Amino acid sequence: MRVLVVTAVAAEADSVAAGLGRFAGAGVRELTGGYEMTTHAQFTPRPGSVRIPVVEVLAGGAGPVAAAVATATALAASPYDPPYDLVISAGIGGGFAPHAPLGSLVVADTIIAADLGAETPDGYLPVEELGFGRSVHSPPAALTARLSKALDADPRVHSVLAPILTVTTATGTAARTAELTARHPRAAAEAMEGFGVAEAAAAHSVPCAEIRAISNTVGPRDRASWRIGGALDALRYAFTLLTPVFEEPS
Ligand SMILES: O=C(O)c1cccc(C(=O)CC[C@H]2O[C@@H](n3cnc4c(=O)[nH]cnc43)[C@H](O)[C@@H]2O)c1
Repeated sequence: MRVLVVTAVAAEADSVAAGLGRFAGAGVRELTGGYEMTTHAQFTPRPGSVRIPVVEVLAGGAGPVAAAVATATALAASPYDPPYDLVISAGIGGGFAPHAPLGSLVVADTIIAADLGAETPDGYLPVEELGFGRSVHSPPAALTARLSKALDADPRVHSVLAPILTVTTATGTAARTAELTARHPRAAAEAMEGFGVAEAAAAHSVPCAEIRAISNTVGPRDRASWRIGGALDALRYAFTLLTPVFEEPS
Protein backbone atom coordinates (compact mmCIF):
# COMPACT_ATOMS: atom_id res chain seq x y z
CA MET A 1 0.00 0.00 0.00
CA ARG A 2 1.33 3.46 -0.89
CA VAL A 3 0.40 5.92 1.87
CA LEU A 4 0.82 9.71 2.11
CA VAL A 5 0.67 11.09 5.67
CA VAL A 6 0.14 14.86 5.85
CA THR A 7 0.84 16.77 9.06
CA ALA A 8 0.79 20.50 9.77
CA VAL A 9 4.24 20.99 11.28
CA ALA A 10 7.61 19.26 11.18
CA ALA A 11 7.39 18.09 14.83
CA GLU A 12 4.27 16.08 13.96
CA ALA A 13 5.89 14.68 10.80
CA ASP A 14 8.92 13.66 12.87
CA SER A 15 6.68 11.78 15.34
CA VAL A 16 4.92 9.93 12.53
CA ALA A 17 8.27 9.13 10.92
CA ALA A 18 9.66 7.90 14.25
CA GLY A 19 6.67 5.57 14.62
CA LEU A 20 7.35 4.17 11.17
CA GLY A 21 11.08 4.20 11.87
CA ARG A 22 11.74 0.52 12.33
CA PHE A 23 11.36 0.28 8.58
CA ALA A 24 14.52 2.45 8.18
CA GLY A 25 15.66 5.02 5.54
CA ALA A 26 14.45 8.59 5.72
CA GLY A 27 15.09 11.62 3.55
CA VAL A 28 13.77 15.06 2.74
CA ARG A 29 12.83 16.39 -0.64
CA GLU A 30 11.35 19.62 -1.91
CA LEU A 31 8.09 19.64 -3.82
CA THR A 32 7.51 22.25 -6.51
CA GLY A 33 5.56 24.41 -4.06
CA GLY A 34 8.53 24.48 -1.69
CA TYR A 35 6.98 22.11 0.81
CA GLU A 36 9.18 19.84 2.84
CA MET A 37 8.57 16.16 2.40
CA THR A 38 10.14 13.57 4.64
CA THR A 39 10.20 10.41 2.62
CA HIS A 40 10.12 6.95 4.12
CA ALA A 41 10.40 4.27 1.48
CA GLN A 42 11.12 1.73 4.07
CA PHE A 43 8.97 -1.36 4.05
CA THR A 44 10.75 -4.63 3.48
CA PRO A 45 8.84 -6.82 1.04
CA ARG A 46 7.72 -10.01 2.72
CA PRO A 47 7.76 -13.35 0.96
CA GLY A 48 4.77 -13.48 -1.32
CA SER A 49 4.32 -9.69 -1.41
CA VAL A 50 3.45 -8.38 -4.81
CA ARG A 51 3.80 -4.71 -3.91
CA ILE A 52 6.33 -2.87 -1.78
CA PRO A 53 4.43 -0.60 0.64
CA VAL A 54 5.74 2.95 0.87
CA VAL A 55 4.76 5.58 3.41
CA GLU A 56 5.65 9.20 2.80
CA VAL A 57 5.28 11.87 5.45
CA LEU A 58 4.69 15.47 4.45
CA ALA A 59 4.67 18.53 6.73
CA GLY A 60 2.25 20.57 4.65
CA GLY A 61 1.58 23.61 6.81
CA ALA A 62 -1.15 24.69 9.24
CA GLY A 63 -4.76 25.23 8.26
CA PRO A 64 -7.02 23.63 5.65
CA VAL A 65 -5.80 25.73 2.73
CA ALA A 66 -2.09 24.98 3.22
CA ALA A 67 -2.97 21.34 3.86
CA ALA A 68 -5.04 21.09 0.69
CA VAL A 69 -2.38 22.77 -1.46
CA ALA A 70 0.40 20.57 -0.06
CA THR A 71 -1.62 17.39 -0.43
CA ALA A 72 -2.76 18.19 -3.95
CA THR A 73 0.81 19.07 -4.93
CA ALA A 74 2.11 15.77 -3.57
CA LEU A 75 -0.65 13.80 -5.28
CA ALA A 76 -0.08 15.54 -8.61
CA ALA A 77 3.68 14.98 -8.31
CA SER A 78 3.34 11.23 -7.79
CA PRO A 79 4.42 9.20 -10.80
CA TYR A 80 2.00 6.40 -9.85
CA ASP A 81 -1.57 5.74 -10.86
CA PRO A 82 -3.32 5.97 -8.47
CA PRO A 83 -0.88 8.45 -6.89
CA TYR A 84 -1.34 6.79 -3.47
CA ASP A 85 -3.69 4.15 -2.11
CA LEU A 86 -4.42 6.19 1.00
CA VAL A 87 -3.90 9.73 2.35
CA ILE A 88 -3.91 10.31 6.12
CA SER A 89 -4.23 13.71 7.80
CA ALA A 90 -2.38 13.28 11.09
CA GLY A 91 -1.19 15.40 13.98
CA ILE A 92 -2.10 16.72 17.36
CA GLY A 93 -5.52 18.14 18.10
CA GLY A 94 -7.92 19.44 20.69
CA GLY A 95 -10.15 16.85 22.37
CA PHE A 96 -13.79 17.32 23.26
CA ALA A 97 -14.62 16.20 26.81
CA PRO A 98 -15.53 13.57 27.76
CA HIS A 99 -14.83 11.66 24.54
CA ALA A 100 -11.11 12.34 24.09
CA PRO A 101 -8.84 12.97 27.08
CA LEU A 102 -5.25 14.22 26.83
CA GLY A 103 -2.95 11.69 25.19
CA SER A 104 -5.78 9.70 23.62
CA LEU A 105 -6.17 9.08 19.89
CA VAL A 106 -9.10 9.90 17.64
CA VAL A 107 -9.74 8.25 14.28
CA ALA A 108 -12.24 10.18 12.20
CA ASP A 109 -15.41 8.44 11.10
CA THR A 110 -16.31 11.76 9.48
CA ILE A 111 -14.16 14.78 8.68
CA ILE A 112 -16.27 17.91 9.07
CA ALA A 113 -15.48 21.51 8.07
CA ALA A 114 -17.24 22.97 11.09
CA ASP A 115 -17.07 26.61 10.03
CA LEU A 116 -17.71 26.25 6.27
CA GLY A 117 -21.11 27.88 6.08
CA ALA A 118 -22.93 31.04 7.07
CA GLU A 119 -24.06 32.61 10.30
CA THR A 120 -27.70 33.72 10.26
CA PRO A 121 -29.87 35.35 12.92
CA ASP A 122 -31.39 31.89 13.37
CA GLY A 123 -28.08 30.10 13.73
CA TYR A 124 -25.35 28.52 11.67
CA LEU A 125 -26.00 26.99 8.25
CA PRO A 126 -23.51 24.59 6.66
CA VAL A 127 -22.83 25.02 2.94
CA GLU A 128 -25.09 22.08 2.10
CA GLU A 129 -28.04 24.05 3.44
CA LEU A 130 -26.92 27.12 1.50
CA GLY A 131 -27.16 25.06 -1.67
CA PHE A 132 -23.52 24.77 -2.66
CA GLY A 133 -20.40 22.84 -1.72
CA ARG A 134 -19.88 20.21 0.95
CA SER A 135 -18.62 20.24 4.50
CA VAL A 136 -18.35 16.53 5.28
CA HIS A 137 -16.10 13.73 4.07
CA SER A 138 -16.72 10.16 5.21
CA PRO A 139 -13.66 7.90 5.10
CA PRO A 140 -14.44 4.32 4.03
CA ALA A 141 -15.88 2.48 7.04
CA ALA A 142 -13.79 -0.62 6.37
CA LEU A 143 -10.64 1.51 6.44
CA THR A 144 -11.45 3.33 9.68
CA ALA A 145 -12.37 0.00 11.26
CA ARG A 146 -8.94 -1.40 10.34
CA LEU A 147 -7.17 1.67 11.73
CA SER A 148 -9.19 1.59 14.95
CA LYS A 149 -8.69 -2.14 15.39
CA ALA A 150 -4.92 -1.73 15.03
CA LEU A 151 -4.88 0.95 17.74
CA ASP A 152 -7.25 -0.95 20.03
CA ALA A 153 -4.99 -4.00 19.85
CA ASP A 154 -2.87 -2.30 22.51
CA PRO A 155 -4.85 -2.08 25.77
CA ARG A 156 -2.71 0.86 26.91
CA VAL A 157 -4.04 2.96 24.04
CA HIS A 158 -7.26 4.92 24.43
CA SER A 159 -8.70 5.51 20.98
CA VAL A 160 -12.12 6.55 19.76
CA LEU A 161 -13.74 6.43 16.33
CA ALA A 162 -15.73 9.65 16.02
CA PRO A 163 -16.15 12.84 13.98
CA ILE A 164 -13.17 15.20 13.83
CA LEU A 165 -13.92 18.85 13.15
CA THR A 166 -11.74 21.03 10.95
CA VAL A 167 -11.75 24.67 12.08
CA THR A 168 -9.87 27.68 10.78
CA THR A 169 -9.85 29.31 14.22
CA ALA A 170 -8.93 27.05 17.14
CA THR A 171 -11.66 27.09 19.76
CA GLY A 172 -10.76 29.18 22.80
CA THR A 173 -13.97 30.01 24.64
CA ALA A 174 -16.68 28.12 26.51
CA ALA A 175 -19.33 29.66 24.26
CA ARG A 176 -17.71 28.42 21.05
CA THR A 177 -17.15 24.99 22.63
CA ALA A 178 -20.83 24.80 23.54
CA GLU A 179 -21.87 25.85 20.03
CA LEU A 180 -19.70 23.22 18.36
CA THR A 181 -20.77 20.54 20.83
CA ALA A 182 -24.45 21.34 20.23
CA ARG A 183 -23.98 21.04 16.47
CA HIS A 184 -21.70 17.99 16.63
CA PRO A 185 -22.42 16.10 19.87
CA ARG A 186 -20.39 13.05 18.77
CA ALA A 187 -17.30 15.08 17.75
CA ALA A 188 -14.25 13.93 19.71
CA ALA A 189 -11.59 16.27 18.33
CA GLU A 190 -10.91 19.44 16.42
CA ALA A 191 -7.88 20.37 14.35
CA MET A 192 -7.15 22.62 11.39
CA GLU A 193 -6.17 20.48 8.39
CA GLY A 194 -8.30 17.34 7.95
CA PHE A 195 -10.95 18.73 5.63
CA GLY A 196 -8.33 20.33 3.36
CA VAL A 197 -6.44 17.07 3.06
CA ALA A 198 -9.69 15.20 2.41
CA GLU A 199 -10.73 17.64 -0.35
CA ALA A 200 -7.40 17.18 -2.14
CA ALA A 201 -7.57 13.40 -1.78
CA ALA A 202 -11.12 13.35 -3.11
CA ALA A 203 -10.07 15.39 -6.16
CA HIS A 204 -7.63 12.57 -6.95
CA SER A 205 -10.10 9.79 -6.02
CA VAL A 206 -7.83 8.60 -3.20
CA PRO A 207 -9.37 7.45 0.13
CA CYS A 208 -8.57 9.70 3.09
CA ALA A 209 -8.44 9.16 6.84
CA GLU A 210 -7.66 11.46 9.79
CA ILE A 211 -5.95 10.58 13.06
CA ARG A 212 -5.36 13.01 15.94
CA ALA A 213 -3.42 12.66 19.18
CA ILE A 214 -4.97 14.88 21.81
CA SER A 215 -2.73 17.67 23.14
CA ASN A 216 -5.35 19.88 24.78
CA THR A 217 -8.98 19.97 25.77
CA VAL A 218 -11.27 22.07 23.60
CA GLY A 219 -12.47 24.92 25.79
CA PRO A 220 -11.33 28.26 27.20
CA ARG A 221 -7.79 28.77 25.93
CA ASP A 222 -5.18 27.77 28.52
CA ARG A 223 -1.91 27.21 26.65
CA ALA A 224 -0.12 26.17 29.88
CA SER A 225 -2.33 23.08 30.11
CA TRP A 226 -1.45 21.81 26.61
CA ARG A 227 0.51 18.57 26.63
CA ILE A 228 2.15 18.69 23.22
CA GLY A 229 5.01 16.36 24.12
CA GLY A 230 2.64 13.66 25.35
CA ALA A 231 0.50 14.02 22.24
CA LEU A 232 3.52 13.76 19.95
CA ASP A 233 4.54 10.58 21.80
CA ALA A 234 1.02 9.18 21.36
CA LEU A 235 1.15 10.05 17.67
CA ARG A 236 4.46 8.27 17.28
CA TYR A 237 3.17 5.19 19.07
CA ALA A 238 0.00 5.19 16.98
CA PHE A 239 2.06 4.86 13.82
CA THR A 240 4.05 1.95 15.23
CA LEU A 241 0.68 0.20 15.72
CA LEU A 242 -0.60 1.21 12.28
CA THR A 243 2.29 -0.08 10.19
CA PRO A 244 0.78 -3.60 9.84
CA VAL A 245 -2.31 -1.99 8.27
CA PHE A 246 -0.10 -0.41 5.63
CA GLU A 247 1.41 -3.80 4.85
CA GLU A 248 -2.00 -5.30 4.13
CA PRO A 249 -3.31 -5.32 0.55
CA SER A 250 -5.24 -2.11 -0.14
O1 LIG B 1 4.90 24.16 20.06
C1 LIG B 1 5.24 23.03 19.71
O2 LIG B 1 6.26 22.43 20.11
C2 LIG B 1 4.38 22.33 18.76
C3 LIG B 1 4.71 21.04 18.35
C4 LIG B 1 3.88 20.37 17.51
C5 LIG B 1 2.71 20.99 17.05
C6 LIG B 1 2.40 22.26 17.47
C7 LIG B 1 1.17 22.92 17.02
O3 LIG B 1 0.77 23.94 17.51
C8 LIG B 1 0.45 22.26 15.92
C9 LIG B 1 -0.68 23.09 15.39
C10 LIG B 1 -1.74 22.17 14.89
O4 LIG B 1 -2.29 21.48 15.98
C11 LIG B 1 -3.65 21.27 15.77
N1 LIG B 1 -4.36 21.62 17.00
C12 LIG B 1 -3.94 21.28 18.21
N2 LIG B 1 -4.84 21.63 19.13
C13 LIG B 1 -5.85 22.24 18.49
C14 LIG B 1 -7.08 22.80 18.91
O5 LIG B 1 -7.46 22.82 20.11
N3 LIG B 1 -7.87 23.34 17.96
C15 LIG B 1 -7.52 23.31 16.65
N4 LIG B 1 -6.36 22.78 16.22
C16 LIG B 1 -5.54 22.23 17.11
C17 LIG B 1 -4.01 22.04 14.52
O6 LIG B 1 -4.23 21.12 13.50
C18 LIG B 1 -2.83 22.93 14.24
O7 LIG B 1 -2.52 23.08 12.90
C19 LIG B 1 3.21 22.95 18.31
